[in-house]
Amino acid sequence: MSDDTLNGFTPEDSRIPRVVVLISGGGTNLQALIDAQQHDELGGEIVAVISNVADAYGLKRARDAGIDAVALPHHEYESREAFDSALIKVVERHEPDLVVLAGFMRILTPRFVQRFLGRMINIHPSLLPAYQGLHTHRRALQDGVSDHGCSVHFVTEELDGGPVLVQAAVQVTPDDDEESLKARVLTREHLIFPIAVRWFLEGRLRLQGNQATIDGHPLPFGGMRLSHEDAAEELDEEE
Ligand SMILES: Nc1nc2c(c(=O)[nH]1)N[C@@H](CN(C=O)c1ccc(C(=O)N[C@@H](CCC(=O)O)C(=O)O)cc1)CN2
Ligand SMILES: NCC(=O)N[C@@H]1O[C@H](COP(=O)([O-])[O-])[C@@H](O)[C@H]1O
Repeated sequence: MSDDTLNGFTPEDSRIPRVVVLISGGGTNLQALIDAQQHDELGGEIVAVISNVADAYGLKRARDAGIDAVALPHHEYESREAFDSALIKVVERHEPDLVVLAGFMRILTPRFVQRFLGRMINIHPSLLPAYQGLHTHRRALQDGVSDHGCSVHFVTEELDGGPVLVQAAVQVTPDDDEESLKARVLTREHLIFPIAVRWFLEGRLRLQGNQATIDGHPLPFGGMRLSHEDAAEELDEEE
């Protein structure tokens, strides 16, 4: 596989790009991707959904959409490395052009990351580089920030440290609590994630070292900031 391919994806007219989605929970981001696919707005086909949590509702969403749904409980493996080795096998069996982490709540080992480097993206519920890790909404509220949001980024070995591709921001209001802020950010996640997936599958996004590019140009730090209107227009363009 050429370095160029490793760092991104070059579409071929003759085949539909293949996407494998990793989840751990409810799967509303997965559902947004499924809905985009069903409206021909994703630019590829979700060929498998894999969860490290056996009873994740997202697996039902996949089955209901006729997508191969695989449970791979991480607690059944003696180590993180053993789980990731099994996960690599299941992912590679589906021959993905892109691996999408959609609420996947396991830190991936360097071996897994290197296997899919440049063709693996994640949705994170903060305006990276702020609030890497967990409990992002609670931490943002505790800090009293006025801006919060979500980011799509290339996955690298550094947890939530990969180059950002797309972001959407929300204003934090005085009467926000963790649930209201989470719900408002989630609506923006559902808009920007399908757009980032489609841009990747169109061959527009690439990872060059620790820099992301769009159409060959370096993405600004923080990626492309999409407003609600920008995202709606981007999706409308597909219809
Ligand atoms: N090597 C990488 N692995 C992962 C990345 C990444 O960028 N590099 N992104 C995360 C997604 N993520 C936040 O967006 C995230 C997921 C999980 C955790 C975490 O601390 N997980 C714990 C278990 C937590 C739990 O089960 O509730 C763990 O794995 O021990 C932090 C951030 C996906 N992986
Ligand atoms: N660090 C990873 C992380 O926190 N991801 C977050 O988990 C939620 C999954 O929701 P979903 O299962 O409904 O898509 C989403 O908010 C996603 O950003």
